[in-house]
Amino acid sequence: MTRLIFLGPPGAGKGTQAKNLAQDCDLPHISTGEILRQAVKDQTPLGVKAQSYLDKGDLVPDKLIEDLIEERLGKPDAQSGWILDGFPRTVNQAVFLEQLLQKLHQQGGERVINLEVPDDIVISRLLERGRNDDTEEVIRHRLEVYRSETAPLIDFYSDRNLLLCVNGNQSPEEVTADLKKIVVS
Ligand SMILES: Nc1ncnc2c1ncn2[C@@H]1O[C@H](COP(=O)(O)OP(=O)(O)OP(=O)(O)O)[C@@H](O)[C@H]1O
Ligand SMILES: Nc1ncnc2c1ncn2[C@@H]1O[C@H](COP(=O)(O)O)[C@@H](O)[C@H]1O
Repeated sequence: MTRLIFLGPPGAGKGTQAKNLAQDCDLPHISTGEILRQAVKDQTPLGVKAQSYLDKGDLVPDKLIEDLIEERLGKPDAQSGWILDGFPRTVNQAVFLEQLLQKLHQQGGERVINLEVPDDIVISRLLERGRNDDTEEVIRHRLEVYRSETAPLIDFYSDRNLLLCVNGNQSPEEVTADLKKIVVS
């Protein structure tokens, strides 16, 4: 059973790698950022609530994202594994996920991949990507939020012996090759 969680700063390549791996392994790629961006585009009640957070590069409130994840991991296609990209993003969310996986009888076997990329590289990648939230000001704020809210998850998962670090500062193909070695091991 493959259950992977991608960690790493904005622009580390989580989405790029998670999408490829999900296709190759025939698993759902669950990106909370993509779900939220679609909700904003469709102006659903979730999207209306989330929009100002995404625009500023702030995290949406835990409860909003936890409800979304609970619904998504309960769907039939998530019962034989999944790849999470962008969740969890806070220690509270990680604790919620542990409890949710027990409730859904999906606990055990998950692995957490920390994609390591230096700040100057992620900033230049994101400026080039050019998403709405990829302005220099918002990128710098997202990096601060990453450091204060999300980076503590490295210790959280390391303490649980679930963490695997991968050098994300290589070509996409080289990162994929390193990831595949982990997934088949
Ligand atoms: N190994 C790589 N080398 C160079 N560019 C890359 C690499 N991986 C991804 N990119 C590019 O960097 C940008 C950011 O990648 P991606 O969207 O996958 O990052 P992310 O970690 O999901 O970011 P975010 O958390 O902001 O959504 C994209 O334009 C992508 O094409
Ligand atoms: N897990 C999350 N918690 C809070 N906010 C989140 C979460 N995942 C995504 N968001 C919001 O969406 C944007 C974009 O996310 P990406 O993963 O970078 O695509 C992020 O800045 C948060 O506002």
